[in-house]
Amino acid sequence: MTDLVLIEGLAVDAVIGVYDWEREITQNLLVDLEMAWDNRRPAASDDVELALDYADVSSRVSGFLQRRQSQLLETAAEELAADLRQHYGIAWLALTLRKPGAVPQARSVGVRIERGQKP
Ligand SMILES: Nc1nc2c(c(=O)[nH]1)N=C([C@H](O)[C@@H](O)CO)CN2
Repeated sequence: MTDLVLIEGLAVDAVIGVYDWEREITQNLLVDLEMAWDNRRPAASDDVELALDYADVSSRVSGFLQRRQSQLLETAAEELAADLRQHYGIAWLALTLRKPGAVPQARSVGVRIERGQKP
């Protein structure tokens, strides 16, 4: 059994893109995260210190993407996944990064990666 902590549709405005005009503006990114975490310990203690705090993770994700200003979604996703796993000690995560405005004919475009081993 793998417990998860979830973040869905976290909106972040950031500089991202490969074209010159994209370096001059911010664009909306949407982040979904599934993070493996043993939720039994925080459940038993009712202590947020033992939980993977989704508010804290959300804040770190926003700051990371706003600072990084990568060209590709792939680069942002890979580096963000590594940062979160290292900082919080997350054994496995799935990260979806969407750029809804990038292709007007599509509802959204993006990338999804999984990193680590499910415990
Ligand atoms: N697989 C990807 N394809 C494209 C990306 C990307 O990050 N990953 N980015 C672009 C441009 O920045 C695009 O979003 C501009 O509309 C094109 N293809």
